[in-house]
Amino acid sequence: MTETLTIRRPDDWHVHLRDGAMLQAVTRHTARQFARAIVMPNLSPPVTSVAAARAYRERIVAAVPEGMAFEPLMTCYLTDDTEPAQVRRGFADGVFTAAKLYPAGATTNSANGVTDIGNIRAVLETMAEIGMVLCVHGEVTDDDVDIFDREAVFIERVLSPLIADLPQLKVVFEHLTSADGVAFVEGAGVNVAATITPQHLHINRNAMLVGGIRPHAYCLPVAKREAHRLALRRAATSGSTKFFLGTDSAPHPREAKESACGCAGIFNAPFALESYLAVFEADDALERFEGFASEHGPRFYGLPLNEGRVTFRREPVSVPETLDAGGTALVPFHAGETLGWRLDG
Ligand SMILES: NC(=O)N[C@@H](CC(=O)O)C(=O)O
Ligand SMILES: [Zn+2]
Ligand SMILES: [Zn+2]
Repeated sequence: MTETLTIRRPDDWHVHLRDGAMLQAVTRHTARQFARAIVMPNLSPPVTSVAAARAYRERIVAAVPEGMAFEPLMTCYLTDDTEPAQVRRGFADGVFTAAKLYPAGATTNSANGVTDIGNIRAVLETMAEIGMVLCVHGEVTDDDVDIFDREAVFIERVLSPLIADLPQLKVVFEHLTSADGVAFVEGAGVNVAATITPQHLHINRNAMLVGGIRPHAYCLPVAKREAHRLALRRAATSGSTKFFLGTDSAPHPREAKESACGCAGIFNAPFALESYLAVFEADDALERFEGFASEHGPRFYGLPLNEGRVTFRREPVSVPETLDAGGTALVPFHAGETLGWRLDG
């Protein structure tokens, strides 16, 4: 049995670091595990300009503990009014790595998102021209669409037509949750890839609803039936370069989750790699972990692979019930469980 595993240092291609006290509390967890991360722009107010992204990047860098090397990769929050010139300039100046499409109302702080994809046609054309990645929260928000179907319907109504219309555009279908999504990405051309979170590899919707309602298993897109989880596991562990790591770590204070109207988001940053590793080990795919965690993402984004290495040891790691986040408590993914690999350092 393998006792240690050494891989190229991974990156996180989708994370929420928040701002203020929460940023101070959570950044260390992501920086401990990852060399770089694509940082989501859904602050309040959202990061819609080059100046705001530059300032946010500085706040993140200032929150990285001494001695840790971590590079935040910034994203531009698209609205109905985003100017193509703003996106072009931010990309050219090395401030924006990608832009993010939130359908208005789809998730946390998406009220300023895009109400109709037709409204950002000129921005998307510019992005296709300059080779900038579009990150997509792929759910429709129509009242008549069941929440468990919102990803599949998004493919049909928005993503398929978009890709047919702009085949040059590089698209990351983020936090994939369904077999429909897996099939779509596999069948699409080289410009379409997807991130997969640890939670969608570990849990199905029962985790949220059996034996009581469990707000810490609630995130968006919502976890689906077991068949979908299995499709995601097959995709992640397949070795296909179209699928890569994106934690979607999304911290909310405990009381905001344990509420009559709880926030969507799972805080998985502290043990994200250990969590993914449990999946790859169980599915007999340890040799494909490095591709998923450290190679497919940078290759898709056209960025260099990291030079450093990280080592995991086969040792039990206890995940605490809660973590302190500057006065408020966060309940991490796998709270109270024991994972089987320990990340050195
Ligand atoms: N994933 C989530 O459930 N929540 C994210 C938003 C998002 O990624 O959709 C958040 O910012 O809290
Ligand atoms: Zn999202
Ligand atoms: Zn997210």
